[in-house]
Amino acid sequence: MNAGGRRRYSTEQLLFDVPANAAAAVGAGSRWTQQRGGVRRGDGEIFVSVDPATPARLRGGDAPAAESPGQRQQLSPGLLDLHAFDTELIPDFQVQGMYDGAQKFSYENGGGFDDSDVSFSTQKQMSKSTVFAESNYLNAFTEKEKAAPVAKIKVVVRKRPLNKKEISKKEEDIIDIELNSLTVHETKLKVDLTGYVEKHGFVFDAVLDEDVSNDEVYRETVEPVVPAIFNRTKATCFAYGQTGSGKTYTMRPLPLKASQDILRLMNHTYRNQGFQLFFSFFEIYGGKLYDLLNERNKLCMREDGKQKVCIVGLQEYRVSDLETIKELIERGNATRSTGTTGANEESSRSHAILQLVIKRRVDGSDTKPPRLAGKLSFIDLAGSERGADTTENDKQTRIEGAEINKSLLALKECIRALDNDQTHIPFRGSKLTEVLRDSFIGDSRTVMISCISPSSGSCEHTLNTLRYADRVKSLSKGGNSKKEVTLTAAPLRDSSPSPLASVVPSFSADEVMHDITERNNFGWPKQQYGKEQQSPLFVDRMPKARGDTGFSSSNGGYFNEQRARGTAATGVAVVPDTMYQQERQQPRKARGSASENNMRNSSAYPIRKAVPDEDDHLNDLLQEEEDLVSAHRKQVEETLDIIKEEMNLLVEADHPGNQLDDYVTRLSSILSQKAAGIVELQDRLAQFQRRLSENNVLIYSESP
Ligand SMILES: Nc1ncnc2c1ncn2[C@@H]1O[C@H](COP(=O)(O)OP(=O)(O)OP(=O)(O)O)[C@@H](O)[C@H]1O
Repeated sequence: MNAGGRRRYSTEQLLFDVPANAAAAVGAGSRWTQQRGGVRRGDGEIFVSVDPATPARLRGGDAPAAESPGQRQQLSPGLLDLHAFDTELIPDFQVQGMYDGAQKFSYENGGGFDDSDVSFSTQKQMSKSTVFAESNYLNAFTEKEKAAPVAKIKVVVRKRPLNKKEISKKEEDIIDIELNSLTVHETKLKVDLTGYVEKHGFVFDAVLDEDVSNDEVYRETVEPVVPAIFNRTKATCFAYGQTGSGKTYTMRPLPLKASQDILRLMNHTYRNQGFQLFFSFFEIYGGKLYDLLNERNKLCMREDGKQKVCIVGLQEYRVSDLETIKELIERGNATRSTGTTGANEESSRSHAILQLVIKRRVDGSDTKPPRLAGKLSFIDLAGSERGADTTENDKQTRIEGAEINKSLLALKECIRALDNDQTHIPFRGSKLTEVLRDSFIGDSRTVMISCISPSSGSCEHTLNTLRYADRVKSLSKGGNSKKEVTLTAAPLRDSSPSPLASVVPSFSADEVMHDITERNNFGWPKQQYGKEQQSPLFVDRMPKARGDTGFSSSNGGYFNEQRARGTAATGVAVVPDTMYQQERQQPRKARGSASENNMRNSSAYPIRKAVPDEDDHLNDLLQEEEDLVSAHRKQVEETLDIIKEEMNLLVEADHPGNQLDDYVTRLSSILSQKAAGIVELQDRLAQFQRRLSENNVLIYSESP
């Protein structure tokens, strides 16, 4: 042991060669054995044990003490100033360490580094460091580090398998996946009560089928951003979807896998460079914060004069080994699922936030607090449909629903603002976005995993989730070029299960643009309404009632049969509709630079004049716009019901012996209902138009 109580290790021993599933390996006949809460390796101790249940607590503002076996992970100050530590990023990266080559290279590069520097210096280190055993795994990891820059926003969809309950209810798998596109087959009823299938196509950065493992999910989502968090990046990975869609199943393994990679980098590529890893885990429930690692103690969020966010009382653990991290994750998860009012109900109404924070001792000394180098946040969001609980009788449920709704909307807006390089990020929209504020400032990366259920019973929620994901992605400046699916009218017989792009004949960009300008009703600058192909891609005739279709009891009966045949059940083409994909590409900046004239020519292109506090207004307007669209959708659905009733009435009127009185009364009632629905929607529309004009959001229409 040295004076500071630390054991000296050889380079060989410090190599972090935990196998892929280290957690499982611990205590399972691997080279790792657990000793009184610590982890030993057969050839020398690396990780020193501390019971995470009784962590050493640091006083406010104290620098972390020199590491000792009893202090390998510690609590940060009770008052955790996310910004004092976190938002002030290390200005320059000075490589300190034993490798002359790497050190020299860094200084020659001005002491700063970016992603490319990292990969280059890593190469140098590897080549100079003959002491390293260059396992294939490490080589592979170094290669990953050199990977191309990661997109600012990545949207991935994950479909879970049908569960037992869905199978027993004979629900069907209505999701087809082809590469990075997916199609939702929605069963609908026409006015004459005949059934048909409307197909909604979406394209994302990646679409993961039900047989994709959690390891693959990690590789596709979080793994690419891990190296960046050593370089001032704050990355956020969140899962979105309805309750039971697999958010928790997807999110739970990710932090441990990321920790493994982070520790590997700290102990290998960046060893001896003063990096430290910190861990915290809390949840937001009903707009309030609770520490999941401290008996669900209530936390308080404060802003200082410089608008820096502090979470008062949050415990942050310094961690240096996987086993401890695993225990902390398990502890937090257990606390989360045993909340006050019953496990699942509550956890699906809360957002859980697990943060891995990389800090670095500024000058290698322990006397100053370490400063933030980067951060990786994992957010298991509340069930998305919980936001709709605003009509519940229970007041508490309504309040929670409204808060969830607000936070999901605000999150979407913050991500979009981020990707459009807006200077004002509307993070004040909710507790969630306020807490994540520092993740929205500076160099950030966002990975969104949209979890969906495949079952026909969840179709509406699934479409909502996909629309949310689509808007996060497609309205952003970042990559959506590959989402340009073009227009066509496709007869039913062509509706084979081919990938979206290959099914759809291409139109020229001009034609696409023309269609967009024709159809884009909303297009004010906050977004371009790149939607999924909302109009039916192909509309297949279905037998009248579901029971008549001869659905097989196995999964996917009707749809699978239909897909396999590539034709509709009856083989009759009906209602081929024009398919369209609205313009998704043009970044806001480009619009801003276009002349007003051009915008006018682009029909529904909007111009929003600069207004003060535009983010606040924007948030309100977005909410109102969403409300208007929902009200419209609802009105259409109600109208359909009314029309069905009208048709029945007509059928009855044709019957001999029909009572005229009854007919007149019912017709009068039906017409009143129709009129009331229209008037209500008109009022809503007029109100929204007033709000747009109050906020100087002008929408130009193409002159006829
Ligand atoms: N990809 C998958 N493969 C196998 N099982 C899955 C998958 N995704 C989810 N499940 C299972 O489905 C069930 C619901 O998943 P999960 O609890 O993750 O949903 P959730 O979206 O987090 O719900 P909530 O919002 O209520 O917390 C769980 O039993 C889970 O094990």
